[in-house]
Amino acid sequence: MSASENAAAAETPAEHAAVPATAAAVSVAPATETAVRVTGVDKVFETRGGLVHALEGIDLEIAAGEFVSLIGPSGCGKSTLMRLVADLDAPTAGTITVFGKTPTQARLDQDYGIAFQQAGLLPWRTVAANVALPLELHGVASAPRKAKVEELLDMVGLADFADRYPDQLSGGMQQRVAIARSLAEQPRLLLMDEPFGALDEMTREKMQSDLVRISAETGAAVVFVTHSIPEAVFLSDRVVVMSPRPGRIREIVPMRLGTAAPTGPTDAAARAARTDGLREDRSFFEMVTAVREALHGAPVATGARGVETR
Ligand SMILES: Nc1ncnc2c1ncn2[C@@H]1O[C@H](COP(=O)(O)OP(=O)(O)OP(=O)(O)O)[C@@H](O)[C@H]1O
Repeated sequence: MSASENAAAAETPAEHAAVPATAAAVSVAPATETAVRVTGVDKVFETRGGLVHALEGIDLEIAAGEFVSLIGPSGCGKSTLMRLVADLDAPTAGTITVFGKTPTQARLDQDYGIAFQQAGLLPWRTVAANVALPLELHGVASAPRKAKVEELLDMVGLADFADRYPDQLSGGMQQRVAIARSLAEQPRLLLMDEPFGALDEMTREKMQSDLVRISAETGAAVVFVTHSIPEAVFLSDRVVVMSPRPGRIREIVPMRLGTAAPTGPTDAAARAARTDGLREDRSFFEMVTAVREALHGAPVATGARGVETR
């Protein structure tokens, strides 16, 4: 998804403005609630060259508070699936619900925030003004808006950069601003499409650790598209492995990291306990291997096209 699309999603939908700010209040969902339910979804694109079957027979349920990554070869439909959940496109067949609502209603109710590979910040707005944008659009008064922006910038470690402009920040810092913005309305669901794909490895690992902490703090469910197996393993409660086009779910691999295995898919405490040390743990390498094998369908020595094993 493009930066302009991202910015447009934040700045334009007029319907959003009609929703009272109070509708965005956080409700920590009970563990049994379903954040996203995808049932029998197919997506076919009509192109000049013919029909492109991007997704076929996708069934997936993501619990409230759960962190799920989508991984698979280039072109297997990860972004397409994300776009369907985000109401940026419609399935050809099947249904999708977000907290029991249509994706359109969930968008109107600000049930989800989105963050994509390009941070999609507005260059003429300061960091604080970028983060404040969704709150402004939904009529949040100045004082609570300022307080919320301060809290968010603190959360992503950018409290000292509120008055800077995006082009004065590094790529990692810009991505933090985008994440802060996506959290502005305290969504119960975050949709993230390769948000760290353009970052160097050190920054990326720092951002992953931050995201683990932030998702545990907010209790939001996260759907995360990535090409990196270690990234998916470090972040997720479950990793959804997709097959080449037409994209189908090949396997869903539950993550078991460290000695304290999660007690359930939404065990925020277990997720918060994921520290950098885990990247050296035997369980981490075992999980990386499990996801690699799921990608290939059997033990293999080489990687799938478009998937990083570093
Ligand atoms: N708007 C569109 N019109 C036509 N074809 C499309 C459209 N969007 C996606 N596709 C096709 O659908 C398939 C899935 O694309 P998608 O971007 O979802 O894959 P992906 O798994 O996210 O790929 P990557 O990992 O390379 O980002 C691809 O063959 C792509 O060319």
